[in-house]
Amino acid sequence: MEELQQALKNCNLTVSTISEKGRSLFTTRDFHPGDVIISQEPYVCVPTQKRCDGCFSTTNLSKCSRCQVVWYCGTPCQKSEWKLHRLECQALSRLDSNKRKSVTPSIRLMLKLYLRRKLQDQKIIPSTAMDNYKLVEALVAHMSDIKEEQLVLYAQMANLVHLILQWPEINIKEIANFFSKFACNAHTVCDSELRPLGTGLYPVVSIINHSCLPNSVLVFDGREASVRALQHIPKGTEVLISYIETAGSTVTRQKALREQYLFQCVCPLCSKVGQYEDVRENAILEGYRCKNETCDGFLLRTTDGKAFQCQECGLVRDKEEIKQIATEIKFLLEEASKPSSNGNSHEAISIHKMIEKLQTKLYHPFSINLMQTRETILKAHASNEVYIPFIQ
Ligand SMILES: C[S@@+](CC[C@H](N)C(=O)[O-])C[C@H]1O[C@@H](n2cnc3c(N)ncnc32)[C@H](O)[C@@H]1O
Repeated sequence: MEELQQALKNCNLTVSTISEKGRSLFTTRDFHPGDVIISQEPYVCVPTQKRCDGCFSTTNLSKCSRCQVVWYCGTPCQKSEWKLHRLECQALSRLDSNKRKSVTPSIRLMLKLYLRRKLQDQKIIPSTAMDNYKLVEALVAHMSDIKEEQLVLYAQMANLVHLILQWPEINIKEIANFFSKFACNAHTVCDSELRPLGTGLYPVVSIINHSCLPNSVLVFDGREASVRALQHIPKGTEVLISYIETAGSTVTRQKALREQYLFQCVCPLCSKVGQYEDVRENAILEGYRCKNETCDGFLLRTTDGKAFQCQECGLVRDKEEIKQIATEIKFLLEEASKPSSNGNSHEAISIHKMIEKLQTKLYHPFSINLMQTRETILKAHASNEVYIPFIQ
């Protein structure tokens, strides 16, 4: 910890412990909008799809001829990963082809974690104050708060890791504990358009706590993670990023944080829960539209719970009518996710356009669901390089 504090001092940062949050990262000088607060290479990372293991690129890929699991875009990436992959390759090559198919990115992340620890112990890979296994050990795991079925899943995954590594000294419980650490500490590595590329463990960045009104943001340049200031952050302030999509309602955000990160958020935005402004915002983001198409009002459930009433013009929308449109949307969403339409982008676009039409009838014009459908259509058009007519 002392070594880390010294390294952080050079970055004008310090770690303190807050009773309700645990470790927290604080500034020791002012930061200005756009400033990089901290950057870190991953302790371990893996691509989530067929991508180069070194740079996450999707071009010129060839499979490692020995293990038949890992892809590289060329010799430079293969060489840079070799110290670690040599051991992983030996372990994966012992598996039969069926077992190799069950080597998911999470399993690989765990294998790499153990192998990197071994290589750092043997001083084959150097350790530094910001890049060592002790930092991984210090990450929160929340084992006692995890649901039984999740623990069973972790135990099954741990068994597979044990079987692949065949190291008698590591035990299933320890591996399961690390899976639990991954769940609340690993980050999704994204490109500049926020498309997910892989998963990485950044043990110093992972000291940063969450706020739904963050003062900083986590961005990636290749595999390197950087935390940048979103606003002026005075000296002595806690650095806060958002772990989740902040566009959701308070209820949705709190649910996501409880389920994945196992804490109750009490940030300034969450403390407004139940207040008029919060209720209004939630009804706009996730609620229904007024029956009168020219009215922008938001709807709330009537006291008998049988309908929804516009808070602007008073018009009432029947629950059954809403249910019927919602059922049609659900059916179309299932259709859109079927492999037949996945492969055929024209079919997928036309299904999503039908969904958009129904959602326009159902949801408030600023609804998140509607925005997401429009984004899906735009992305599908862009990847198809189809001319997009101007949408009025
Ligand atoms: C990525 S870690 C952050 C560092 C952590 N505080 C630690 O001690 O290592 C995520 C965990 O920190 C805690 N945490 C993060 N943000 C929080 C917040 N706003 N309020 C309470 N706990 C928080 C939760 O326990 C969460 O699972």
